[in-house]
Amino acid sequence: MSAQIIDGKKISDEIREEIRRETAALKERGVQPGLAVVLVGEDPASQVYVRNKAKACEDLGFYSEVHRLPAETSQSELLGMIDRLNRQGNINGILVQLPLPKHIEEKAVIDAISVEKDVDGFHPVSVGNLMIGDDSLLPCTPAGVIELLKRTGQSPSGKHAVVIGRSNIVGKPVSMLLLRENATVTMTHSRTPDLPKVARQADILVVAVGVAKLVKRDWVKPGAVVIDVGMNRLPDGKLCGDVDFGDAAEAAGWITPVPGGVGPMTITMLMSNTLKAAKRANGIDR
Ligand SMILES: Nc1nc2c(c(=O)[nH]1)N[C@@H](CN(C=O)c1ccc(C(=O)N[C@@H](CCC(=O)O)C(=O)O)cc1)CN2
Ligand SMILES: [Mg+2]
Repeated sequence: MSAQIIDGKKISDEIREEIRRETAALKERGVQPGLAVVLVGEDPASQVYVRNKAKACEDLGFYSEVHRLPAETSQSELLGMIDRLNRQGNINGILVQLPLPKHIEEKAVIDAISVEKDVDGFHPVSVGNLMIGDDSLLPCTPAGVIELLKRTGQSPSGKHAVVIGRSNIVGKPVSMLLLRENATVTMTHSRTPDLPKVARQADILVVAVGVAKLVKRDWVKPGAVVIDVGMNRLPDGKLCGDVDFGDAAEAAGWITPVPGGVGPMTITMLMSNTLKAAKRANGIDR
């Protein structure tokens, strides 16, 4: 293997330390960031993520509330809870854990969260602000990708970035963020002809398609930075990314592992957004 590993856990820990320090200073001014996490149903993976979010809040000195609602909760009951949290003064961020049960319309729920408290960055106004370059709360996983690049000294500026996948939660926003960071961005998807050839042109290759081990060594330009946002559960229970790590690492200059790459950044960027929302709510600039 020739590639250097981008250690998402280590970088995430460094950022958390910065957040912890800033939170302590903020508390001396009487401001404590507060996050409300809402979980509907008993999806096992979601339960783990929600627990980890509450733990991160405790660890960093945030106030937090976790609302665990039964799977049968109606959409209007959930919207009622969001309405209450929107008006609750000690809550700066509201996160509704996804996926939601099928009888609840995700869009209606996201639209109901007040933009100032949209720490997931999924609200249409947050998405619009990202598109036009206004300051907004950025979606956590895409923001985590940019942090990983910057903190490994791999600034996107002037580079050719190829993004594989066009989802609303990763592919599209990460493309916009790379563009904002002055990369030349190519967005690709399942109908892009000769995807390996396009991928091979990338200085920075970001993969978020949900196909286990899709990206092989011959998709990677020698020395390129490969960021794997995929999280696929294999039949043996093991987690793997959208990149065939062992193979692609033979060509890449830098590469993220799964687990331990992009994943740990998601909750850390959520904490960063909550801190930012708390500062804004109290008229304190970053
Ligand atoms: N409202 C939201 N729902 C969901 C989001 C989100 O950002 N907002 N993202 C995912 C789940 N998620 C956080 O909610 C999340 C996923 C993965 C990780 C993570 O640390 N992954 C680790 C591996 C974990 C494991 O072993 O299972 C890694 O990749 O290293 C954190 C958070 C969907 N829902
Ligand atoms: Mg990872």
